[in-house]
Amino acid sequence: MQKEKKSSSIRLLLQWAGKEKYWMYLAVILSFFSGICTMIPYYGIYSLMSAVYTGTCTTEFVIRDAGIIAGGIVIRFLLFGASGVASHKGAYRALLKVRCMVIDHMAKVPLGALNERSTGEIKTVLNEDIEKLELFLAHNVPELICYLIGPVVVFIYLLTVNVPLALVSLVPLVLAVFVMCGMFMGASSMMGRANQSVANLNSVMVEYISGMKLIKAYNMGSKSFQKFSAAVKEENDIWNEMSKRMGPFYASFIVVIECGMLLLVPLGGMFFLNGSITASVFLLFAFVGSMHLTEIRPLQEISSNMAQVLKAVTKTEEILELPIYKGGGDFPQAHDIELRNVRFSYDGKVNVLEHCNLKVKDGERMALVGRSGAGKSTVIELISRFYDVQEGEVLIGGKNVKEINYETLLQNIAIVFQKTFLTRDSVFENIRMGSNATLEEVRAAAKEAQIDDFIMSLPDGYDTKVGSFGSRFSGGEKQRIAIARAILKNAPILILDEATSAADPENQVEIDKAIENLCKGKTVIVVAHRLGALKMCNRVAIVENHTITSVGSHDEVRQDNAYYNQAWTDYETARNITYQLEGGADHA
Ligand SMILES: Nc1ncnc2c1ncn2[C@@H]1O[C@H](COP(=O)(O)OP(=O)(O)OP(=O)(O)O)[C@@H](O)[C@H]1O
Repeated sequence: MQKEKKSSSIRLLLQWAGKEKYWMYLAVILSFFSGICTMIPYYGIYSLMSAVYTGTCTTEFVIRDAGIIAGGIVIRFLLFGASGVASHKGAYRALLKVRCMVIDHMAKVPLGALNERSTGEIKTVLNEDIEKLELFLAHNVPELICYLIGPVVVFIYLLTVNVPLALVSLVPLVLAVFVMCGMFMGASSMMGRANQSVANLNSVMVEYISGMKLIKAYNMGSKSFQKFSAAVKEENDIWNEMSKRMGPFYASFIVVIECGMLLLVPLGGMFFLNGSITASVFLLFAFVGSMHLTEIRPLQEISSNMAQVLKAVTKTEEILELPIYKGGGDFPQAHDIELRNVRFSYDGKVNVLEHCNLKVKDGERMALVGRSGAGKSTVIELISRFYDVQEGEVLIGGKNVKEINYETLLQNIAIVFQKTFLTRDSVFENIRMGSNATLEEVRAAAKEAQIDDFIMSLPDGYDTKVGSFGSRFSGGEKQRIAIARAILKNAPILILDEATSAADPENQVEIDKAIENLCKGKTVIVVAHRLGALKMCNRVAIVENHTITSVGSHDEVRQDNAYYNQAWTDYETARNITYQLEGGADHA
């Protein structure tokens, strides 16, 4: 079973490598011949010793043998070096391919499936796990072949010289196999725990770095950030446990593999003294017979790497096997949106939405209002098919979103999120987001988003690099960059997830103007976490009690829905207080 898994993982790895696998095959062939060359120096030494003991050693003979020995060593290392070059070339290209495959696949995977995995887990796959594949392809494959073939060829050569002593030279290998079996018994579960602890540490590290502001604000050092120190400790403990468990086996392996001399010197000596072998045969076994197995020492390290590589292949495969939305037709001409008797649950247990109906007309601006946690963001996640409904349908232009090609669907929906994420790239690239838009087009969008003047005032204008996590820009500036992105995308359906939340009184006017430009001629859904965002909408839908309870104009819904009426009464009272305060301040 384990063997089957091993071979299928390696097959999969070669399949991922595509035509780069031919580099690997070349590396294996070169390594194979390098392994064969291992016996050339031994042959040279033996023939020299025979000549010395038989009295046939001449200057020419010594020169010829020295040439054979030196040639064997040089050819061996040249072949091994060439094998390393080929394997590295293949490995790096294969690595690039696998990384691109994983990233491309992740772009097509529904958000829901990715959300179930932590950022750290995905980072571990993209970084450490795929890196382990490089270790295997570039180093382990050629070494494995060379270190296996070398001792096998030497053993065959020893068999041609003396069968009993050649067989005795294998005793350390038999003992080493027992040691290795002991070493790997139960090691796979420990290796699994070790890998898990690395993934966990990565997750916590990503969280720690992303939450740095909060950690500083509450003066939490790495020690008081319990989760972080616990993950570091867990990782440290497991590797300590691993070295405690593996250490004695590793040491025994080294001792056992080098103990050939203990058998071959007395046994060979006995054979020599009773005349059954010549002095040169005795010396050949005393030296070569007891040493040739030391060549396989690195195999032990390779086999422990192997367990990690298999795990890395499995984890990479898990990501590549995440189902993606395939097929589907064109985006419809009409852009009205409908939720028809929708039921949805994130965890399959608690329904966030049930019997939920909503119709948004083509070109209409609909606000979703409701208490925190009511399900407003969930509604937009279903429209943009980040998740699939469990019952009912989500329709755009009368077509079920499941029947629309996923990429086309995403191309035709623009979303401005509450939090704007800026990549570590130029402002220009942050607005055009991988499209082929020219600087003129990007600037035109930025002008409509009321951010062009600000960008032009930056030292490098549109080439200004965004600092890590977009830290150089204020919330309002980031939001207007996000609006410029959406204007440039020019999708017929627009979703604003509280896009005005970062606005302060100074840039509120600019953001309002930017949003007004963005919404022109689009079907718009606004997730209104604050009632102030409603002023731009034609109709309002109330999300409460796991469904949409009321839809209509502001006045209709205010009459019809107690929650909405109360929310407005509270809002107006609060605004009154604000005005009074402002009035008081004026008078002061
Ligand atoms: N990825 C998720 N996995 C599990 N539950 C989730 C997930 N996202 C949201 N929920 C839960 O679904 C419910 C609805 O959440 P949703 O974000 O849609 O509410 P909301 O009305 O947009 O809230 P808010 O106004 O506070 O943003 C909440 O109970 C929330 O805890």
